[in-house]
Amino acid sequence: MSAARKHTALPKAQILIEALPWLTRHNGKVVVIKFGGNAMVDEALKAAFAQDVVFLRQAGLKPVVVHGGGPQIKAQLAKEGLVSEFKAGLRVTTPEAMDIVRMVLAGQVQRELVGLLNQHGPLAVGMTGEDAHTITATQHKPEIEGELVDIGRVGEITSIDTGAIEALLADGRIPVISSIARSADDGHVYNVNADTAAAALAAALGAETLMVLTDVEGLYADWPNSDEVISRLTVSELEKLLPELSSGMVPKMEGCLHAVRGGVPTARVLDGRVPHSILLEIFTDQGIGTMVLPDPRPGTPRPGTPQGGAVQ
Ligand SMILES: Nc1ncnc2c1ncn2[C@@H]1O[C@H](COP(=O)(O)OP(=O)(O)O)[C@@H](O)[C@H]1O
Ligand SMILES: CC(=O)N[C@@H](CCC(=O)OP(=O)(O)O)C(=O)O
Repeated sequence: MSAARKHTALPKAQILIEALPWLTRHNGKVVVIKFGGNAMVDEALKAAFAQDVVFLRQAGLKPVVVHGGGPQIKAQLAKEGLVSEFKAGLRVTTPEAMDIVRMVLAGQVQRELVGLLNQHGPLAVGMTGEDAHTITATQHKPEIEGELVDIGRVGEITSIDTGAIEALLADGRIPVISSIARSADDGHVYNVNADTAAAALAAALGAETLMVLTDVEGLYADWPNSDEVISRLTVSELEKLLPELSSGMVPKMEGCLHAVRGGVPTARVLDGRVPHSILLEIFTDQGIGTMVLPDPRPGTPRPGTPQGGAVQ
């Protein structure tokens, strides 16, 4: 009887052992996870996301969550009779819309994530980029057809102060950050794309990896014509591809590029619709999604694979 029980438990031991090289590699490292608004609409997925983040924390990593909330902002604006308009992939944010963006991100979406994480213990602390000068920005005016366009209270990040996040991490907490920035010059607050904020924070924190969860499998090679996912690409390959990308993928891939250029060893876009996609990515040799890596230096092996692990 006990021999049979041992036998049925063996695959579980195998799974745990497979995680060992990854656990060793990531121990004590900061991992920035961006949870996209579109991956956040399913209750079961949100609960699984919270489990994964807490698992990382209990396994010795230091997760930092940056969240979006595009669909939730859109719904609230509609309730208030305001339309959502995007230019250059960014929400045109009037002062009234900014109040709603701030209320939805910091007062609803962030609170919900903090609540889900804290079902597992006194771990998560919510904050916005305004707190302790974490994210400072100036007004961003994108260039559209050769002209700088005013899209309101949309921020371009000018500096990051990681002090508050690092203090929370040192205290064993999980920071949950809304992508709102304070202004250095005019006293306003700014709406920042959450992918952009996550990438800037990953670079400033010297993160081990940036994981951007979304509602597609990864970066499609020929979207929307084919569902072939690019599993790995280097910074140079991504630079060439960027002008061809559209809509929501632009800030994600620009963010991955910024993070890896800024010294983050890997940045990934993952399918947030797959339950426990974070665990699959971090602790198994069956990584999913798209991974951006630095250009290989001649004669050096590609990063991304711990000793003893298979190539992702
Ligand atoms: N090359 C591409 N590969 C994958 N998705 C793409 C691509 N180009 C554009 N997209 C679009 O980008 C979307 C993801 O961005 P977005 O809607 O902003 O997600 P999130 O709310 O997670 O930030 C996908 O659902 C898809 O419609
Ligand atoms: C300037 C700008 O566009 N900000 C975004 C911030 C939220 C976000 O990025 O949410 P997702 O990650 O769910 O898209 C917005 O207002 O929708």
